[in-house]
Amino acid sequence: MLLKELLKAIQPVEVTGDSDIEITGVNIDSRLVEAGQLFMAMRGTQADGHAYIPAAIAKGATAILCEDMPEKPVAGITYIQVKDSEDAVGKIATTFYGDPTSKMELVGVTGTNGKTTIATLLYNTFRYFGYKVGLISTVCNYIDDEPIPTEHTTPDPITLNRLLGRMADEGCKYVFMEVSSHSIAQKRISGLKYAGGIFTNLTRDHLDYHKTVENYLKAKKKFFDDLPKSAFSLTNLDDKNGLVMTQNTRSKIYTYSLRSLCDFKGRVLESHFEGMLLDFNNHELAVQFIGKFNASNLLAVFGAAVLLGKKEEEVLVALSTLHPVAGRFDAVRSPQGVTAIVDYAHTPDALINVLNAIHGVLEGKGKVITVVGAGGNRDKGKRPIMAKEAAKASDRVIITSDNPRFEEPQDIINDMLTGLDAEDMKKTLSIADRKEAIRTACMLAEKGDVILVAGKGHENYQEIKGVKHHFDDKEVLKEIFK
Ligand SMILES: CC(=O)N[C@H]1[C@@H](OP(=O)(O)OP(=O)(O)OC[C@H]2O[C@@H](n3ccc(=O)[nH]c3=O)[C@H](O)[C@@H]2O)O[C@H](CO)[C@@H](O)[C@@H]1O[C@H](C)C(=O)N[C@@H](C)C(=O)N[C@H](CCC(=O)O)C(=O)O
Ligand SMILES: Nc1ncnc2c1ncn2[C@@H]1O[C@H](COP(=O)(O)OP(=O)(O)OP(=O)(O)O)[C@@H](O)[C@H]1O
Ligand SMILES: N[C@H](CCC[C@H](N)C(=O)O)C(=O)O
Ligand SMILES: [Mg+2]
Repeated sequence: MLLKELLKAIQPVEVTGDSDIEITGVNIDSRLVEAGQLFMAMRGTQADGHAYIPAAIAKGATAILCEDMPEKPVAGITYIQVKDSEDAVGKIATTFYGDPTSKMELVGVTGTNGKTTIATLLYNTFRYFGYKVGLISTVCNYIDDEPIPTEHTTPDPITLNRLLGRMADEGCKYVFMEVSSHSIAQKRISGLKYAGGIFTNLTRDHLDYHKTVENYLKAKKKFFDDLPKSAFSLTNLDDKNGLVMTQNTRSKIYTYSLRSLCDFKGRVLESHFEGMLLDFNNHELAVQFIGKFNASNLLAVFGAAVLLGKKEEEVLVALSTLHPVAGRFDAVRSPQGVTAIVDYAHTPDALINVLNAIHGVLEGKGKVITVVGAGGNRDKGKRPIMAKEAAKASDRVIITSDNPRFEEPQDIINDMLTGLDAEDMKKTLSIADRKEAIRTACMLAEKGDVILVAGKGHENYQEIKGVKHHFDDKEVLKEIFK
């Protein structure tokens, strides 16, 4: 693509050099640059991309986009100065990959919990209807039925637009994506055209990055502020920030709730370990999901599918065929009648919800044993709260490790233990080795009891000092139960 065509996507402050040149690729990482590419310098949390401009040129970049022009420009290189690299990168990348989101219906899901669940269930629903569909999520990305492994919830803007480009080329009519707060704050989604946005809920998470809940809220809200008039916003009235999110949006606002009058109204009629009986807009349906929070997730899926033009009745049929998402309330049963639940609950709120869902079904007929840790090099403030919530709603608690990363596992456990009082401590053990922790929980459990193994869900690794060692909660449980 000609550089001058690419530049139509942005308003540069200044361009020096020839813009009538062919650009063979776009990149934000100098290490990945190839001959004939445009390198875009971004300021990050660890480094300043401007420092890598010489490295990018050495690797063959012929054009450079930057906020600060270099003091000694290299002859034959075209320099594009912009006010905001983050904003420009997304717009340039999406133009380079053929403006894919103008050829599809793209729906973004944001909020602290429930994004993967809702995006994945929407993907499954629209595949059930027979469409080619794309999915961008924490667990795995999909171009229809082709899995593409991922490291992020929302990929960097180059990877993201390349992926969307492939989805458009392969005829995906609908694409459902998780929009993380990091990706909004870092403008990884700049330039994308959304048909709709969904808000789930907002509770504490990622304060290591956003610093305050207010900044975290602002990041989420910006997604809705930036939606176009043609899009819909579907927001959760049961969350106290549901209407805050849509305060300044130009999009058309719709609401869903399990409590109040709204556009998409749901109720839980019955719940068992096999599933729930629900009422959505005065239609009854049986689903294979457990927990009020999943009723809320399904309601968001129902609302979004209807807003995308599907009839209520056909959406309900599709919802009744759906299965839980990997690592989200994922049950393994022992021959002795113990139920173990693997769940990705890694925030205080998610932990409360999962434990409530378990008690809702157990009805006091068995004990609850919780195995939980907290991630290293992530929000430290949530550690004592998670331990306390686990202790409040469990008969026994085993505090363990969950991706210690570059921290000492015992330090993280000690942070968690500060949330517990003497009474809580009586029912709590700390075992840093996660496998031993799970084994101990299994030894303590008797027929009818439930073991919750929280925090890692689908993850198949334990990340220690930069290395991911194979570890899979479900696999460990199956081995012990064998
Ligand atoms: C804190 C954070 O979000 N960091 C992300 C951010 O990196 P950064 O801004 O810190 O980048 P940096 O290392 O300072 O480098 C600045 C620039 O110099 C460039 N560079 C750097 C070195 C070099 O040799 N050459 C070079 O050109 C880099 O490519 C970059 O453009 O931008 C990068 C590109 O988009 C991301 O890969 C990186 O994700 C890191 C690895 C990360 O761990 N992110 C997590 C926290 C994250 O994003 N999580 C969310 C939510 C998770 C959830 O709860 O679901 C997600 O969406 O996944
Ligand atoms: N609507 C909800 N409200 C509260 N908790 C939820 C909700 N949906 C799911 N959860 C809990 O949160 C955990 C993570 O769910 P999910 O993976 O769908 O969220 P996410 O928003 O994608 O998380 P991440 O930020 O890590 O990508 C689940 O395992 C469950 O315990
Ligand atoms: N994707 C999120 C959640 C990770 C969940 C938990 N297993 C952890 O490692 O903290 C993150 O990287 O913050
Ligand atoms: Mg997710």
